[in-house]
Amino acid sequence: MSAYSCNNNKSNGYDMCEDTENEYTYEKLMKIREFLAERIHVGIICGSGLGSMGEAVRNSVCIEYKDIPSFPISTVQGHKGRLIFGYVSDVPVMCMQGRFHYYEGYPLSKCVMPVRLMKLLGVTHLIASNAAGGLNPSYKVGDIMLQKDHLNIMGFSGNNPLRGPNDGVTNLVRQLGMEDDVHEGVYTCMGGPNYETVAELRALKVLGVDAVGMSTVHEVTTAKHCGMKCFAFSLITNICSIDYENGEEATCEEVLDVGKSKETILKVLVENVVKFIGEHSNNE
Ligand SMILES: O=P(O)(O)O[C@H]1O[C@H](CO)[C@@H](O)[C@H]1O
Ligand code: HPA
Repeated sequence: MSAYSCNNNKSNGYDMCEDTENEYTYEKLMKIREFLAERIHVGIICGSGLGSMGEAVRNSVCIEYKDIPSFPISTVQGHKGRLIFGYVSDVPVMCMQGRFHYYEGYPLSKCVMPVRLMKLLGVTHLIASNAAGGLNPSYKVGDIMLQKDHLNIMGFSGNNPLRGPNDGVTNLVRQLGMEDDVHEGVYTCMGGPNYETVAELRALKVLGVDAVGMSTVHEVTTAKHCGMKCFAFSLITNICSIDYENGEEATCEEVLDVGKSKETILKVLVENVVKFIGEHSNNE
């Protein structure tokens, strides 16, 4: 029995009387980590120019990537480079305002490190977004494509693509009256940083790609590997032309402008998807 007085308050499971050593063992720390990890539920990754989705986070605490030990920094336009912790629709979230791209010089293992971190911090559901060029002729600039699948071109040597539609979210889109501007399609990630040539776009079309970007595939692959549920979508910021005579290459400015013009609807979408996850996940 310890010599110090005991208030017998075990309401948080901590029993001062039994804790005679005042030592924080690895096991004890892991228990604390597990407890805290249960408090963060949804991870959100904002794509290029889509950082305003972070404004959907309430009671937020922001941490700059540059202030986090060993964290990479965002080097491209339209990525603020900070983590936001807080609540969306009363669901605890962590949101990346800025992701890491392979073309920035980071290996894929570094690009996906934050997804692993999310897993360690308790995230069970990932919402990954990106700006992408539309290849499907029925897509317009400003449309949203829900990623029903992806083509892991960079991983042709072995990674499995994500499969399967998410009926629940498809219904949600209908409830929000967004179905005219929302599609389900196949996304692929090119290495970048340059946009695709006409010949490459023609090849991607033959392969069944509906929208092309430079991210997300490896994040979703990692999240699935960690056992998270994923919802990924693309904002179509430009139409990819496969016509040598009339086509124009996308510019970074138009990509960011379209993201800005869709700020409100993207915030509504992310709020409702997080709410949906909160209501349907039984606190997994
Ligand atoms: O995928 P996110 O981060 O949205 O960025 C997309 O937009 C940039 C091109 O303008 C590329 O980095 C492409 O991947
Ligand atoms: O057309 C595109 N290609 C690749 N990445 C992109 N990100 C936005 N638009 C595009």
